[in-house]
Amino acid sequence: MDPAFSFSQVDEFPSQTDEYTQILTELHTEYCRDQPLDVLQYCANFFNQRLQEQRASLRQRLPRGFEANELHPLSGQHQEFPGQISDNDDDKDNDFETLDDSDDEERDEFSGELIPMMPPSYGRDRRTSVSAESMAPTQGRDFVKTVIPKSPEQCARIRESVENNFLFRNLDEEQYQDVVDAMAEKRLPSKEHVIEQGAVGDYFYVVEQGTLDCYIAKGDAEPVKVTNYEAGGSFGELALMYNAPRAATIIATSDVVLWALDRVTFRTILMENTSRKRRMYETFLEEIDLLKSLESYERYKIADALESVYFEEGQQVVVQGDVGDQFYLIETGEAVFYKTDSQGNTREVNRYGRGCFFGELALLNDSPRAVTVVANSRLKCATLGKKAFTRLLGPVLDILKRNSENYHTIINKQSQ
Ligand SMILES: Nc1ncnc2c1ncn2[C@@H]1O[C@@H]2COP(=O)(O)O[C@H]2[C@H]1O
Repeated sequence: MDPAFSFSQVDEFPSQTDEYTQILTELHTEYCRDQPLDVLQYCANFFNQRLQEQRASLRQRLPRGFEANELHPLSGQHQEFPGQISDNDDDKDNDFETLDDSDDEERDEFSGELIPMMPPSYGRDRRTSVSAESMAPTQGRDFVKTVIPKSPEQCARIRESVENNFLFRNLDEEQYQDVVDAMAEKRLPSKEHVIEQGAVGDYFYVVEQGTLDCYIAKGDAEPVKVTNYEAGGSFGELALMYNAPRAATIIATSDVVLWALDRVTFRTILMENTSRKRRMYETFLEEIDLLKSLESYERYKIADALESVYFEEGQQVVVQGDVGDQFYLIETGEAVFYKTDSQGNTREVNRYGRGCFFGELALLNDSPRAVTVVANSRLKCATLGKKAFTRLLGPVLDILKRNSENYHTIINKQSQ
């Protein structure tokens, strides 16, 4: 700080002071909510995130042609924007009500006002991370609601389609209604390409009925199937979040009924929470050995599904013999594992800290909890429910099973 600077001077810059107070108030609110153990790190992350969001938002306001594609979290995977085709161009006019592309209006507002530029080296030689890429959400005050009239029966079908979808979990009543109002029903036959890799993103989709496959093409190689979707699944968020070309091609493998949400509504209502969670868990998930073999996108899907829970010192997290429905990843603190044998003798069998996991045995084997886990200090865990655990950890289930056999052996040896 300039040594000549004094706090009395801030009155001379009321607008900066307001922004300063607002940022600190937000930090304080989030701090009280999360109660982090490492206060300095938490504050550093907060400011870093804000800075990156602001930079990303500034980039977004650059006129067309200046878009920074490196912002996309999976940017190594698709560099080009070939031909800028729009998804499913042929049938778009028939299938959707005409929607204003207010985002275009946003860009067109660029008036030549001076936008502070990032140094040319900003972002170079840096691992691209979600934190850097998330764009500022479309501002609430500019949001013109899209209302596509629907029957009560259609509303009920939407409710059923999104009720288990994590991206819709934290919406309040009004946000939920805005999303339902904006959704457009789209019925497509089997084999239809709903999204083309490289196209401009216009809609986010939720599957009501049917199945779809997702393919990624790299260079000249044959496209590789990376995942598939069924009722309740959703896709098409990345291009809307990062103003990037579509990262994959999505093809219906049966007749499908989809609900399409326009980009402005998606960015205004669903994006903030989604990108906040992906950022929040990104580094943590990358550190976990078990998840290292996963693709970045698979880790983002896990982040969407995670919920953090806290336990005070001495509190039981799981109890031996109970039915289990949660999987735990330790974010901070230490957990101690106790096993009670058939004679009623209890002994400590293990203790784990950050990056370790537990709770998988009951989910893998549909068996009662094998041990009691107690928080040895204030413990923060990211949890996954049973369905999400099976679906999202599918690629590492074999590792989990092998692991579980190992520590069966360890526990058995210890109790002999
Ligand atoms: N491995 C993956 N990488 C990128 N996108 C994926 C992947 N698997 C599924 N997708 C989805 O495919 C969608 C294609 O359009 P988007 O890029 O908008 O958003 C993408 C994701 O929703």
